[in-house]
Amino acid sequence: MNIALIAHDKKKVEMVNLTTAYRDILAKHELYATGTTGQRIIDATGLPVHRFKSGPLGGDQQIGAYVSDNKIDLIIFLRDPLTAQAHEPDISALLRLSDVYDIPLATNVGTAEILLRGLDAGFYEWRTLQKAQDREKIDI
Ligand SMILES: O=C(CO)COP(=O)(O)O
Repeated sequence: MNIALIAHDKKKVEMVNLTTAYRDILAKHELYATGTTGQRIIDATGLPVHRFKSGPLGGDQQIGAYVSDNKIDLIIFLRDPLTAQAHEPDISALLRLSDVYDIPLATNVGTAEILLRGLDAGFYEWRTLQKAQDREKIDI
């Protein structure tokens, strides 16, 4: 599965702790991240992460484009609910697209842990089927 990892500045330590704790599960998947978050994860875990631009410079929108292309299966977006973000419209757009395409998205560590454990337990096999069906539709 393709997992997108994003954390606002005040949540980056939580993201590092989460990805370190769940390194073994994450290692089985393809990881994508906004620029700074991705670098922090690489430094902490050594896992390969495809890094997009930093969030304020368009990284959230790049991940949104991947969601609309059916290339992201799960999103962990540790948002800072107490700090205004200059790129709030980009953040809202990504959250909206995750709902448009029914992509599971966690905005806090508690939910993120459940999603990652669910992923490892095989709860997302429907995504594999859905993607195969979508490919068939495109082939027709
Ligand atoms: O701002 C962000 C998401 O909205 C995160 O971007 P960075 O990972 O580059 O800090």
